[in-house]
Formats: sequence, C-alpha cells, structure tokens
Amino acid sequence: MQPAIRVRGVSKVYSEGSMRVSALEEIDLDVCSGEVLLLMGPSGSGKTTLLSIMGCILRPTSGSVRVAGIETTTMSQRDLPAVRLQHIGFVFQAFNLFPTLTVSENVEVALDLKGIRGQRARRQARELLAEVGLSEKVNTLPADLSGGQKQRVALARALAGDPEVLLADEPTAALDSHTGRTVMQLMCDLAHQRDRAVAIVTHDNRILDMGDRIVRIEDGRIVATQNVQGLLSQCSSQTSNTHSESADAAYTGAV
Ligand SMILES: Nc1ncnc2c1ncn2[C@@H]1O[C@H](COP(=O)(O)OP(=O)(O)OP(=O)(O)O)[C@@H](O)[C@H]1O
Repeated sequence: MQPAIRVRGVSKVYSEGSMRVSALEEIDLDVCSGEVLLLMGPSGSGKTTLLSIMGCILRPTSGSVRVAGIETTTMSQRDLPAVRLQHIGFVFQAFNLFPTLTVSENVEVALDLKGIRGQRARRQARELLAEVGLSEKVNTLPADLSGGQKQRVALARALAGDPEVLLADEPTAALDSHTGRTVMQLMCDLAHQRDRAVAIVTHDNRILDMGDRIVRIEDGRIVATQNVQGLLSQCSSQTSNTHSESADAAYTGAV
C-alpha cells in the first residue's frame, strides 16, 4: 500500500542572517491511510517543523516529501496550495475560527476554497457538523461555544472536501481531559472508519493510548517509534522497521 505521506531524508535548516538552526536531520517517515500517528518530543525538537513540511506549508532544505503520491519538493511554490487544498486538512491548538461567522459559515468558507458553494456548501457543512456532533450549533457564533465545540468546528472545517490526510498541531492542548479525548476519538474514527491518514503533534500524555503509533523526535531526529494498538497497516509496519524494535524498548516510559 502507498503511504498517504512519505518523507525521505528530510532535513531543515532555518537561516536568519549568519545564524543557522538545524531543525530536522535526515527524517524518514510514512503516515499511512487508516492510522493515527502521534509525533512527540521536547520543545524545540522539530515536531511542528516536520508537520509543516508534511503539510506543504514549509519547504525542507533537502529530502523528498510525497503527499498522496505527489512529489512536492520539486513543485513550484505557486503549485503547493493546490496540493494542500486537495489532499490535506489542518487542525490547530488555537482553533483559528472566524469570530464573525457562524459555525456553518466557518465550514462553508473552507468548502468555498474547494469550489463547493451555495446550497451544496450549506448541505455539506451541515453533514460535516453532524459528523462531529454539532448539528444543534450551525447558526451559533464561535464566541458562544465551549473550547471542545470550537475544536470540533475546526475539525469539521478540516474535513471539508474529504482530504486523505489530516494534520493536527496540539489539537487537545487547550481542552480538558474528557473533551480532548472526545476530539481525539473523532480523529481516530476518521482514520479507522474512513481510512484517512492522521498525524498529530502533541505533548498531551492524556491521549497517548489513543494513537496507533508514537514517533518520538529529539534534536531533529527520530529516536524511537512505538506501535501502540497493534492495528497497523502493512505500510506503517514497514516504516516502523526503519527504527528498530529495540528503539521501542528505549521508548517505553520516555513519553
Ligand atoms: N522560523 C524559524 N526561524 C528560525 N528557527 C526556527 C524557526 N521555527 C523553528 N525554529 C527552530 O527550529 C527548532 C525546531 O522548532 P519546532 O517549532 O519545529 O519545534 P517543536 O518540537 O515543534 O517545539 P514546540 O514543542 O515548542 O512547539 C527550534 O530550535 C526552533 O527554535
């Protein structure tokens, strides 16, 4: 099976004047359809950099990134937004909802970017909001929602256009434990029931048991991979072999 995201030999160096920061070094990673991958590691280890590169928000200094089979590192800057729009949904810690738009309109904006407008957009927004359990809130403004409800709107918006890949950066950090697990369960259901690839950057130990695979990054390198659920597809078990089984032992208790 072809991974939804395939990262090979990716390095990233940030340059600011004469300062150079090596954020990632020679990363190899697959994220497969049907799996929830948790990216963990200390602050500054390179997690957000890697997620941004996988999401075609940031370009690597070297290496290869394939999204849905498309090599993105050789594409022009101008063509990258189309890959993001067509294949990737994003969820962020801060929800990033438009405060003056209703819940439904927040989702419709994302659909509009994908060419879905008018009655069709309104219907699809309602369907997406029903999926995340917010049918009752379609006409509500974000300010009148709880944190968990806001994140569920953000999730519905990320699922507009049914992307193969969902990337989330600290999606549960601003939520209480129960609400965080509810949001996490929605992302797990998406991966397991709709065969989508989900990669989540997190520091949140409360959701560790919900991922299928945990990849730990330190100083810009993958130092351990742990299979959590034993539900992995062939694609992901191949990737985990890149980082030896002995790494799993080293990993235990480290997250
Ligand atoms: N735009 C930038 N310019 C220069 N250096 C950067 C930039 N973005 C990140 N870095 C550096 O790259 C390294 C990796 O940062 P990154 O944000 O990817 O880490 P992280 O693991 O996501 O951290 P955190 O958990 O704190 O969000 C850090 O040393 C950081 O200071």
